Amino acid sequence: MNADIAKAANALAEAARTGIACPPVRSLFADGDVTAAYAVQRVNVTAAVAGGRRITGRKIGLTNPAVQRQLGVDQPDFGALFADAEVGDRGVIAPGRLLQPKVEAEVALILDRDLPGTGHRPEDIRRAVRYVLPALEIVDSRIAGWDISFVDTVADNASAGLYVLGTPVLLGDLDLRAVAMSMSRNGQEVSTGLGANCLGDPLLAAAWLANTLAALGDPVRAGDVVLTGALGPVVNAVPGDQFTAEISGIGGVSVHFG
Ligand SMILES: C=C/C=C(\O)C(=O)O
Repeated sequence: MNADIAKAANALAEAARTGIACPPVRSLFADGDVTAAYAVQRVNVTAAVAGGRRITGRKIGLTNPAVQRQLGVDQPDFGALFADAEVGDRGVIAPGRLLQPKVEAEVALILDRDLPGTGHRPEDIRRAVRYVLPALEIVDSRIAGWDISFVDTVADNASAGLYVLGTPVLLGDLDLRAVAMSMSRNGQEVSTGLGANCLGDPLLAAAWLANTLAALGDPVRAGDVVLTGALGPVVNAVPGDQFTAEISGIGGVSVHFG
């Protein structure tokens, strides 16, 4: 393995293990070297699986222009979701479990079939999806101060942290572009958005993921959870915060930071 890929992977893994964030890893690579960044991500995801963690699906990040502006990045990415990162609806996140948590509300999908091959369009994804769920993603950065470039966040498993899924409903003919999201922190609305804010359509975001992963030889599989990306701006979380999101036509989901 390239020494710089190993060095970046090790710095991020150590930050996750110790809870002490590390400096950005981008300086180890040529400007915008996305291939190297995904190689770093792969090293740590592979090590996690070898260590017994189970992948439950994927997250898509950076699909919303508002979030792209907040974080200073300009294209979507993806990361792995793990079974031990799922928190139950209305669950509690223990203090200290994350380094620098931020919360976003998203549309989650559960797939009914594998999606091998490229060229998937939103209508293909609709046929492959069984359930849609309201979700909160608690993103986190192993990089100090969220000082991230696109290379940093990709290397850091797309800044994945924890996720919370609400009750599944059948997707049917629901137009995900039109769903409206409202997220509150401690009873105050702090983020709003529409399905259309997620790359134009959460199903288009999922098609992007399916095509990208198939091209990499690791397609999305039946049963996978797909977090399609934030519908509105991300919001910082501190201990004591209660977050609730409602997505029209889909339902609600909440989590408490203990
Ligand atoms: C840094 C992470 C961003 C996302 O997860 C998102 O935009 O959905």
